[in-house]
Amino acid sequence: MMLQAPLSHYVLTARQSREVDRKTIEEMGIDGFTLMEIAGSSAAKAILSDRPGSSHGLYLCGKGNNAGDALVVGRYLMQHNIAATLVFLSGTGDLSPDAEKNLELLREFDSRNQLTIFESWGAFDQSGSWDFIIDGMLGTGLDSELRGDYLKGVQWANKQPAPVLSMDIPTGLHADTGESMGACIRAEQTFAFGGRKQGHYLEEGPARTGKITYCELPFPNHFKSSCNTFLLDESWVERPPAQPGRHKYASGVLYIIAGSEGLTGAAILAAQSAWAEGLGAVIIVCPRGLLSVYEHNLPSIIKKPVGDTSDDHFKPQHLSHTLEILREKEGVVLLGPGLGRQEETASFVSRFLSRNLRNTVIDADALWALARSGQWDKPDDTQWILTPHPGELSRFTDHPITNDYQRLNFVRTFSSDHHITILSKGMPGIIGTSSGTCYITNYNTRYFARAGNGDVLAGKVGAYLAFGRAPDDSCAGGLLQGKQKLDRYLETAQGLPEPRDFI
Ligand SMILES: NC(=O)C1=CN([C@@H]2O[C@H](COP(=O)(O)OP(=O)(O)OC[C@H]3O[C@@H](n4cnc5c(N)ncnc54)[C@H](O)[C@@H]3O)[C@@H](O)[C@H]2O)[C@H](O)CC1
Ligand SMILES: [K+]
Repeated sequence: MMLQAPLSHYVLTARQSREVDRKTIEEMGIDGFTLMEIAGSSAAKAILSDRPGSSHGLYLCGKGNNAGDALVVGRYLMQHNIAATLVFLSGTGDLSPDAEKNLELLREFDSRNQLTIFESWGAFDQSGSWDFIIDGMLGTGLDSELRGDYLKGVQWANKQPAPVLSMDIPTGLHADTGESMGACIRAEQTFAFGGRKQGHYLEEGPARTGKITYCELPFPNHFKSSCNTFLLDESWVERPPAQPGRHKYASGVLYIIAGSEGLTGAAILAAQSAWAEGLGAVIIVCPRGLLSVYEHNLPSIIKKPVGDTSDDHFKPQHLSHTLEILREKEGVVLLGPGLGRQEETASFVSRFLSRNLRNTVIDADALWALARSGQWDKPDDTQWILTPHPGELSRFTDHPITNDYQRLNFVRTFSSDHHITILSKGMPGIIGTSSGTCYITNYNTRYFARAGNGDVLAGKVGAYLAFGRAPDDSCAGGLLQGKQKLDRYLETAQGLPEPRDFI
């Protein structure tokens, strides 16, 4: 089964977000004021339940609809006796129509003098104490670097002891790229209205956004069909089986073509990792000179040596025997861990990939060889999963990939152009699929770029593919299994996890 994200995990660009908003207003007749009411009221409800005992909130407002959301929150919370101090960074003379209407309502609702309004940053005396600061300065409408009073407001808010709660997106964070535009709010919590935003997960986003609370808006699902990025987490992706040997597909077979002299550890880790998932068989294909190493370290794993006892790395002469071995049983292939970068091995990899018809996970040194050859076109009906760390990914293209936004766009285009699946390690981890859909993680998958950890991840992805899971699902399973292990590790230990912690 291919991955199918729930609505709560859609990740939108600013443009997609505005487009859904516009279509809902124009084609469904649900006006912007109503959308704002739903957005603000759901954030208010969450604040009431998360922060009992609050008595005073500070609301930093711009002039657009993001300020309107903040004003709705203020109205609901005032009903619960939480006083509101409002500061308008661009005054109140030029508010968006819906924000203006909400300011009027807030005034009408204030029967107990709980409302204080400052018409400019300069007028705000900055004295007082607040249980929280609502950031309604800028949302998806941000179109330039922060300057003047917005810059001052953001810098001031970040120094306050009270937690900052952002409407939709922390002010100053670019909704698409996750870059800080001159300065950026560091929120404790962000309420994502109608959809998560790409910028929440890229570059500065994760550090600035804090906890994300998704607030549903009444958008028809088909208006979100242009969304092609989804958040990957354990709430909706099926967990990989916890107990080895108990899986319903316990008959899966994984061929591992890996290892060379000095790098057999990579092949061993990948094989142990895959075996721990409960596969029917893991078959390691190896140069005959290394056989004794695997006999010694991998008793449960079948070994199929190729070549002569003097061979300690793969060579083109090993190709036909390797392909013959792969014909023995149905199964999938993991190619790459510890292969080394000898000229002969690179040549073996290129020739193997042009003839091999098995679904294949291509990792590590095999990626290096593949990028060098530039032979990205795979045989028809064969599925490839590529698992590059940032350095390996940068070899796929002549154009530099210098930030997460470029990486996301590159992974999306490259995987759809070549009909392959890419698991790009980093923060965030990104899965690109042949349809152009991408899945992003909310945890740091750079751990898997470390020697050893990458081999373990490749083993897991290979195992899930061998179980019959779809390529995107196999990558998701590998990343989430790694996350569970990492979380458990970080709870108890210090320093960096070792490969065995992920097996
Ligand atoms: N997603 C939805 O469907 C809904 C979104 N809502 C909220 O509305 C904002 C987007 O509102 P919009 O009015 O388009 O933009 P902003 O409020 O972010 O601000 C636009 C305003 O700010 C000016 N501006 C832009 N950049 C700067 C800058 N660097 N410095 C100062 N001023 C700047 C710009 O010129 C405009 O005047 C969305 O995020 C949600 O929070 C709805 O409430 C519900 C539906
Ligand atoms: K904001």
